Amino acid sequence: MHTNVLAELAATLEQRKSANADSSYVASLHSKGLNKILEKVGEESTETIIAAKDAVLSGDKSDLIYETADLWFHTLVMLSHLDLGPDAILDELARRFDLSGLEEKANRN
Ligand SMILES: N=c1c2ncn([C@@H]3O[C@H](COP(=O)(O)OP(=O)(O)OP(=O)(O)O)[C@@H](O)[C@H]3O)c2ncn1[C@@H]1O[C@H](COP(=O)(O)O)[C@@H](O)[C@H]1O
Repeated sequence: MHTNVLAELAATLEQRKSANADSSYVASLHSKGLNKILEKVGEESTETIIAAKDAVLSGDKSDLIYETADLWFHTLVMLSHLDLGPDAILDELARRFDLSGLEEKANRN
């Protein structure tokens, strides 16, 4: 598993919060604000769904991998914009390890 990739990317994203928007895509997203970042998350979610459907039809999963990477990346930018990192999400997933999905759902407020 490449868990260090997430940590390295999170460190880069943190650094880009104070970078120049003209030389950094991430800095340009931060400068445009949360609504633009959420727009990208929505766009990449849709593209991921379409790529998953296409993968079933074509048997080729390469676009699905590419679009999912775009989606994960933009959700990490969203989290970073709100001063959260991947650790918070990984901690939550780890907390759920011993819970079945149905049990976890029943425990939600
Ligand atoms: N992993 C990524 C990554 N994945 C996708 N993208 C960018 O996300 C965008 C994908 O959205 P689109 O295809 O819709 O692109 P677009 O048409 O340019 O976007 P819009 O103008 O429509 O908003 C592209 O510009 C991709 O280059 C990424 N940009 C950066 N990273 C990582 O973030 C680091 C910092 O990037 P910079 O801030 O650019 O230095 C990089 O070193 C990478 O590790």
